[in-house]
Amino acid sequence: METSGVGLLAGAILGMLVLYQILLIVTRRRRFVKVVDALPGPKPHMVFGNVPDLMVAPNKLFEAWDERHRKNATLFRTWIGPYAEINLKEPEQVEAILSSSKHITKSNAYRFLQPWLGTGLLTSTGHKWHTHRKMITPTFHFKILEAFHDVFVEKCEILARKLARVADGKTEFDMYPFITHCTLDIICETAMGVRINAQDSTEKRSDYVSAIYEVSELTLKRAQRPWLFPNFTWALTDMGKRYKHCLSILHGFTNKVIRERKEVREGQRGQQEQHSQEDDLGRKKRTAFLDLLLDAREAGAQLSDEDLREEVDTFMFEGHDTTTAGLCWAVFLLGSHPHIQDTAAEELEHIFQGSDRAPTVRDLQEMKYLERVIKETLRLFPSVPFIGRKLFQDVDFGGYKVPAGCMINIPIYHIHRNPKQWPSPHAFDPDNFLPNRVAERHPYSYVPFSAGPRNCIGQKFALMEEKTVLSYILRYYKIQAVETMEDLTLMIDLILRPESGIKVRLEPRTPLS
Ligand code: HEM
Repeated sequence: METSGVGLLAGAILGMLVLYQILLIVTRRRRFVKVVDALPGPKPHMVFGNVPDLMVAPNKLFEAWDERHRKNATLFRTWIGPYAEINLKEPEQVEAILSSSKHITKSNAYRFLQPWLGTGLLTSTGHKWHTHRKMITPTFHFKILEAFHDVFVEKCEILARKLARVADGKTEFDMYPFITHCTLDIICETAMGVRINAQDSTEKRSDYVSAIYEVSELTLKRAQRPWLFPNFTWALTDMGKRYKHCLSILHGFTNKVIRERKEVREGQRGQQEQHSQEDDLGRKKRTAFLDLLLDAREAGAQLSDEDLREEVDTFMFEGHDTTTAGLCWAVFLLGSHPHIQDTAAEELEHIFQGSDRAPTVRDLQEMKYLERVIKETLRLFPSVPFIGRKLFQDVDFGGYKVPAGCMINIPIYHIHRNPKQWPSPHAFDPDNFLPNRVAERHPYSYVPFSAGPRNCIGQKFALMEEKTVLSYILRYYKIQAVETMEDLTLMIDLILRPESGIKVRLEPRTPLS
């Protein structure tokens, strides 16, 4: 009897503790909702929040998203089901988040990338991110990027020759596949040391390349459908099954490359230096990011095979679609602004003096106007149109009190068109990047590569690559855009791209030797 009395008492205490915890959670949640709802923002649906506003056909998503941002003049909140998202408006607000080493955790949306990228540099946080960032930063040192320049040149020579077949001044064609294949060749060789020859049209598009496209498409479809957020429901759908199949191709490919690379390195130990510098066909072997990571591991860095795969997959994801989009938008803008194109071509003529020699790293540094073209392109059409963070501490954005637990959305596209910072926000004007104009603006009014501790580690690589590709196109061809801005439909499927590619006509400028 006595024992059951103690049991009852213990049960009652436990029950009260549970009740207390529930009350605490409910009270905190109510307080959180109250604070968030006090912020300006569109009226949410009771269950789905503001998600239904963006549940539109993929080619209408950009328009709906853009309209939402244009309608709200100040910082505003939206609800993604139960999650509160705060959309920033001003560069000071962007600075408060990006410059801080406290707000380095990505928002929930990034977890949709995790099945593919695991917790590589883009998606990880805390200790893992800190140690990996420190370890990987030296692999983007300028000296190492210089070594990749040979790869850029080799792939661009192929691009220029491929374009010669359609460059008759009359034929209209889509530039997108030409550039995608070129940047894919570049990233596969620089990240993994693998030649996939995507530019060789006689080769069937590899399963790996097809899987990259499909995974990006499926990830976006999932992000638009809240009922597919849980892994359980996602796995049951045809899309989820297709996604799983693509992942097995992607991971299988990267794992195979890592395995083979390790075997080659093992085999080379003890062999003559001469041999280790050549590939199977006797060509000069180039060091890839993967080799640098393997070197770091041999020097004692803590990197498991899975860590290697995650980082290589992250480079593949971040390092090719982004540059492709940036390049295609630059082609479109140059093809729509003949005066600007002429100025860029004159600069190249001045550097190369009619010669058809390959550009050196030094030449790239001299392409100051082309650099401004690239920067202005990334302002109008940032390849990554928005980024997100999760708050673990309250933040006061100049009077807007945002509690911990909120997601922060930084709409780079809209920050770059803020009329307070950019007098003609929608006009294409490379002179926006003349030093005196840059000095007049808030430093966080232009953040195509993000900024602060979690900025893009590949930005110098991207700039070098874009300059090389564009200089090849402009040296040999005159670009005419076939469509105007009004004809294009923008898509935000992870990156910002035109729905039906970039249609152009090319006219030969200088014959290829
Ligand atoms: C025009 C080209 C590119 C643009 C516009 C771009 C943009 C960005 C942005 C906005 C971020 C921040 C993402 C976030 O906070 O969620 C980022 C991060 C990153 N980017 Fe890029 N990127 C480009 C090219 C590249 C290239 C070529 C590489 C690698 C070869 C690369 C590798 C990365 C990595 C690894 C991160 C994560 C860094 C970290 O969190 O520590 N990116 N990029």
